[in-house]
Amino acid sequence: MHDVSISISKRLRDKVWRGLCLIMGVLAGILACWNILLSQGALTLALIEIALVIYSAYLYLNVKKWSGITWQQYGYVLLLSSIVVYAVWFRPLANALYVWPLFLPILNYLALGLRQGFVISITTLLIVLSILATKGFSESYHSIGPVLINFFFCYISIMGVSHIYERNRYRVEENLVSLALTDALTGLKNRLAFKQDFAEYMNDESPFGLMMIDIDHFKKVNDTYGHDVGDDLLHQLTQRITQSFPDADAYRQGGEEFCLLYRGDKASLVQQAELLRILIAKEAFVVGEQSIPVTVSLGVAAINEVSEPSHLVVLADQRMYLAKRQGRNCVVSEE
Ligand SMILES: Nc1nc2c(ncn2[C@@H]2O[C@H](COP(=O)(O)OP(=O)(O)OP(=O)(O)O)[C@@H](O)[C@H]2O)c(=O)[nH]1
Repeated sequence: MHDVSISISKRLRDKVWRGLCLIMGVLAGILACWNILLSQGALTLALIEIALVIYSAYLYLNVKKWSGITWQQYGYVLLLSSIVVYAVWFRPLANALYVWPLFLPILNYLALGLRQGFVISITTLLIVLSILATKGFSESYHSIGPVLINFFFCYISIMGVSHIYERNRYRVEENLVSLALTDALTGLKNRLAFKQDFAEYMNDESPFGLMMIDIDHFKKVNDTYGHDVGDDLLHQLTQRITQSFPDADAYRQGGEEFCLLYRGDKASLVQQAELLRILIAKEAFVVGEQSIPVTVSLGVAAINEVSEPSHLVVLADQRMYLAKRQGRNCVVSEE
C-alpha cells in the first residue's frame, strides 16, 4: 500500500488506540477499586485490572511512535479478551457478565483491522459459547438455551456491522488515496506519487533513469485552439507516452510537463526517448476537426551520474531546458 494510505490508516488507528487505552484504563481502574473494596473473592480479577491500567498507560504514551500494529498491541487486545472471557467463566451466569464479550468485535475491528479483527472475534465467540454451554450445564441454569441463542445472534450481528464498517472504511480510504495520487486530467500518477515512487526506486539496488518531457510551444496550442483542445491533446500525449514505455512509471509533473522513471541502463533509456520523440513528432494529434502537429523536448539522466539521488531530478530538468535552448524537438542526455 502507498505511503499516503499508510499514514491515513496509521493516524486513524492511533486515535482509536489512544481513545481505547484511555477508556479502558479508566474503566479498569474503577473496576479494580470496585473488586478490591466491594466484591469478595475477586482479588485475581482486580490484579488483572490493575495490570490493564498500567498496560493502557504504556500504550497510550507509545502507540504514536510505532509503525504498523506491534506485538504490544496484539497483546493488549488478547489481554482485554482474556479478562472478559475470564470474568464470564469466573462469575455465576446469573450475573450476566456474558454481555461484555459483545463489545469485543467492535474493539477487534477498530484496533486491528479487517483480517485480524475477524480471526480474533470468531475465536472469542467460540470460546465464550463453550464457556456458557459448560457453565449452563454445571450450574443447572434452566434458561441456558435462550441465553446461548440470544448471545450468538447478538454477537454475530455486532461482528457483522463491525466487519462491514471496517471494509467500507478501507475502500473509501483506497479511493481517497487513489484520488490523492492521480492526475485528474490524464489519469497518470501525479507529483506526490512521483515523490513516493522515487524513494522506492532509490531503495532498490538496480540502476534507473529519469526522463523529463515538456511539450514545445504548448501555449500556442491553447491560444490557437482553446484550452479544451489543449486538454484533449495532453490526454492523447499521455497515451503515446504510456504505449512507448509500458513497463516504466509515467507521471504528470504539472502543466505540460511529464516525467518517467525507468528501470534499466541509460543507453536504452536514451534510445527509447528518441523513439518517443519521433513517434510524437511524426504523427500530428487529431482533436475534433483539427490536426495539430506537436513536438516535445526531453532531458534524460541516470542515477549513476549524480552523487545525491535528489540531484537526479535537477539534472534531468536542466537537460530538458537545454533541449529547449538547442531548438526543441530533441533529446539531451549529456551536458
Ligand atoms: N489546456 C491546458 N493547458 C495547460 C494546462 N496546464 C498548463 N497549461 C498551459 O501550458 C502552457 C505552458 O506554457 P509555457 O510555460 O509558456 O510553455 P510553452 O508554451 O509550452 O513553451 P516552451 O515550454 O518554452 O516550449 C500555458 O499556456 C498553460 O496555460 C492544462 O491542464 N490544460
